[in-house]
Amino acid sequence: MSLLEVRDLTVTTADQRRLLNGVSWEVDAGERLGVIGESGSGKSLTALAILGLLPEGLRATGRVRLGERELLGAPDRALRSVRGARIAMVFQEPLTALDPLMRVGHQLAGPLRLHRGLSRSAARSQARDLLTMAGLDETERVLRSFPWQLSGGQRQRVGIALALACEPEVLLADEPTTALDVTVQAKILELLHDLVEQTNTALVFISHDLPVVARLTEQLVVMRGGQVLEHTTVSRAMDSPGHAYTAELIDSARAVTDLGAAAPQAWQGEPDA
Ligand SMILES: Nc1ncnc2c1ncn2[C@@H]1O[C@H](COP(=O)(O)OP(=O)(O)OP(=O)(O)O)[C@@H](O)[C@H]1O
Repeated sequence: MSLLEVRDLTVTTADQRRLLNGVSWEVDAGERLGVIGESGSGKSLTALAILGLLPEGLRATGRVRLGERELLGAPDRALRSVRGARIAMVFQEPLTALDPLMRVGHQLAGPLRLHRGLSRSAARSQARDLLTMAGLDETERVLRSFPWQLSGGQRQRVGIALALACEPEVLLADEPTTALDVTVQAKILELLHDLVEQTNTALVFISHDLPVVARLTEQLVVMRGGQVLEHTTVSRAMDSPGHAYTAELIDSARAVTDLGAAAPQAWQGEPDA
């Protein structure tokens, strides 16, 4: 039985428009799954539905199972104890998760005290360790900083440290590097790759950018129009795409890689980030 299973997930508007239509995939501990698709294909809604954070007016049906637990339709209280603790999220803009008016140290200590019951000083020291793990130097300065005093790359590292604070079983990352410049992007991808590998966390990495996904994940879900077109592996998709749209994505990404804008190892199957 896989760790996180999404089965026939359908999201409808109040006027019965289907924004997601029967989305199914699963991911196991230690696996890295890329969810790829053009803008509006339903990637973010899938993540929000999993977390029970759909915008007002949208309704989800189907199943979202984490371990033994059914999340879809679970009471808010139960979902709050799962979010952050068992499934965590990294956003495109880390300020979505970070409070701009609260020092980084306080923000990291909050979930550690709430979900893991650490004392104030233990939480502070754990927060420092998390920042080091996320590749940040000068951890004391970062702990005392407000998010706006940090660079975009540093902020995203803090966002990752925050997401991993409670050692979640699943990390959902929605375009976490899109807002960063290319060199910082590569470092953040490498960090995510190493951290989920070390901690055996399942990673669901959402992106519109196939070379980025190919670099990081081995499983691939291709979405369009609120549906899953295929669930394959990155290397199988490269060799024999199962859908014309996947082939199109690969062709256009190859055109970009030929121009040197993506890392060559992106196309060697097993990632090496
Ligand atoms: N609250 C809402 N009410 C109505 N339609 C919505 C709502 N939120 C999203 N949608 C629609 O649902 C579809 C899927 O949106 P979603 O944000 O999941 O796409 P996405 O694949 O993540 O795109 P992007 O890469 O641009 O973030 C889009 O057509 C979007 O306009």
